[in-house]
Amino acid sequence: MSDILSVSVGLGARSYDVLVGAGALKAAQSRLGAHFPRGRAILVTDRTVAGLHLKTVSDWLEGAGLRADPIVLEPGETTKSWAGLQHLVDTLLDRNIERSEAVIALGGGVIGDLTGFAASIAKRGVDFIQIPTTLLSQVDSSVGGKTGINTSHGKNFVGTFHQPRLVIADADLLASLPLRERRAGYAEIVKAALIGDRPLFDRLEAAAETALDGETLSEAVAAAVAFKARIVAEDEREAGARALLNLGHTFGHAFEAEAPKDRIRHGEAVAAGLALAFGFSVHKGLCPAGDAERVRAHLRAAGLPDGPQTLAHTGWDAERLIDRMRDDKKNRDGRIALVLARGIGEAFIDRDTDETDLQHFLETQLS
Ligand SMILES: NC(=O)c1ccc[n+]([C@@H]2O[C@H](COP(=O)([O-])OP(=O)(O)OC[C@H]3O[C@@H](n4cnc5c(N)ncnc54)[C@H](O)[C@@H]3O)[C@@H](O)[C@H]2O)c1
Ligand SMILES: O=C(O)C(=O)C[C@@H](O)[C@H](O)[C@H](O)COP(=O)(O)O
Ligand SMILES: [Zn+2]
Repeated sequence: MSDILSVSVGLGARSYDVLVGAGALKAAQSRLGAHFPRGRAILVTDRTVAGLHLKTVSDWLEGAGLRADPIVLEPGETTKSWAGLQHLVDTLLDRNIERSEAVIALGGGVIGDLTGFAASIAKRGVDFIQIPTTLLSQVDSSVGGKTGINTSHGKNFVGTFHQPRLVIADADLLASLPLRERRAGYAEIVKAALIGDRPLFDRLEAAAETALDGETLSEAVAAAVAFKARIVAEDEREAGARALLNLGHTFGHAFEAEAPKDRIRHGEAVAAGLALAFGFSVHKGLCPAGDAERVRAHLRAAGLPDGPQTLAHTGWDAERLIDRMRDDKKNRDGRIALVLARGIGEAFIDRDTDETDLQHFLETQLS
């Protein structure tokens, strides 16, 4: 029990805890009752996670006097879509969900984003609880209340801000996670360090590939969750500081939108985007070249892409990528906004993007 860290996301009456660490599920058991007055817990998950963890979670609910009522969806980004949303909302209504009861999202970022969105609109809004099962969802997507789906226009183009009531990030659930997914989640930890925690980056760099598990990973997960919780509490709806959490994402989302569905993982696209954000910062004379080289070297050491050429898809077109970036949610007055860095741990929002310069830079990185 003592290994569980409780991080509070301070949002006044909507504040909630993120319980992090091995055994978090057990620690949270006594907190469930109030969220499920009808004695049943509607639980949304995907087929892969259901096969691995549904029994454990159902038994855990039973231990709290609750009956699991699962909705099992197909894994993958295709589920995070208009069709996936409609199916989920209709299913919640078929199960006669009441405003008094919460919905559980058991899975990675796809299940969390979709379930949070469905919860925010079904019967004009019901509560939800996140039980993230990927490293990425434990350190990033389950915290902060960004929900949404992808459309043909791009990643997360439709969604809401709807905070969970509780996040239970149990490290034991990660034991079944494939290495590729573990690495993809690690990219968001590196991102947090690069935005504003240089000492964390130093520690990750010193641990090299062992940063992906054991004590170093547990500490990094705790640091990344606390970092995100602080930014969300300061700027829930991304009027300012929260946009920093998009470091690497303007490029990353463009890669995801351009690649065949599910060819590259979100975290891999972000990793390539981090390398580009630092590369472009150097190109603009804002950041020491040595810092950008350290970033790329660490991404390689972690088995992550260190630029577009090492993503699991090729044939990128700079003009199409720029077109995607023109649609980015951070843009204002028709200008591309990028999160750049003055160095490791010193990210900032740059609204001064010269598109021709950006296109030339991208062309050098894609060839
Ligand atoms: N809302 C946010 O703040 C936020 C932040 C970051 C990312 N995201 C979104 O999250 C999504 C990516 O999330 P993700 O990387 O978790 O992907 P994901 O949800 O697709 O999960 C990745 C794969 O791992 C499988 N899986 C999940 N848990 C497992 C486990 N414990 N053991 C074995 N397999 C398991 C899933 O079935 C899936 O096939 C993207 O859509 C991204 O846009 C949202
Ligand atoms: O929570 C945030 O804010 C983030 O930007 C976290 C990102 O890692 C995440 O991928 C998020 O979904 C991106 O949001 P978007 O608004 O750029 O779609
Ligand atoms: Zn992300």
